[in-house]
Amino acid sequence: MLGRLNHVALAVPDIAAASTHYRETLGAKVTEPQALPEHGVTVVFIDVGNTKIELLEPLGENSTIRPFLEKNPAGGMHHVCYEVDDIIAARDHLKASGARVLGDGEPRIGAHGKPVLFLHPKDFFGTLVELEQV
Ligand SMILES: CC[C@@H](C(=O)O)C(=O)SCCNC(=O)CCNC(=O)[C@H](O)C(C)(C)COP(=O)(O)OP(=O)(O)OC[C@H]1O[C@@H](n2cnc3c(N)ncnc32)[C@H](O)[C@@H]1OP(=O)(O)O
Ligand SMILES: [Co+2]
Repeated sequence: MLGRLNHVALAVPDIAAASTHYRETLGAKVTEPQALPEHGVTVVFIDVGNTKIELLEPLGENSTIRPFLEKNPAGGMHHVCYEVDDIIAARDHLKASGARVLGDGEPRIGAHGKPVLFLHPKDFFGTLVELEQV
């Protein structure tokens, strides 16, 4: 079921400052900011060859990133995203195993235009997991 590591996401308080830091200190190529109000985030991606880094900044008052940044004001690792071939089969298998699928349990379209789902961090050793159908 488990495919490649699609991205590691870092929540940051200021995506412009974080993008500049990645460009200037690490020589990273950073994509243009993409506002995704339906997910409550603004994102950029950095391709590091074998995977991507996703920088996330809260967008809107109800952003799910806000409580995380209140606990981690400097930012921090927010989630890992694994690729799956069939997100519905993966979801149903995980639910049957007792994992909590977040939201209404239905896939939504993510930053890459593909269906995504999230799994509760307490069911995966303290790490929020995103699944993306590729
Ligand atoms: C750009 C689109 C897409 C993509 O295509 O890549 C994205 O990546 S969008 C990214 C943003 N979207 C999401 O994160 C959606 C799923 N997230 C959620 O539903 C919530 O954030 C959450 C995971 C349910 C947490 O909600 P919250 O209200 O903040 O938390 P609780 O108070 O209920 O927290 C319970 C517990 O979990 C800990 N926690 C919270 N967030 C994380 C995290 N990212 N990593 C690890 N642990 C986390 C929180 O600290 C609580 O722990 P205790 O304090 O021990 O109780
Ligand atoms: Co993500």
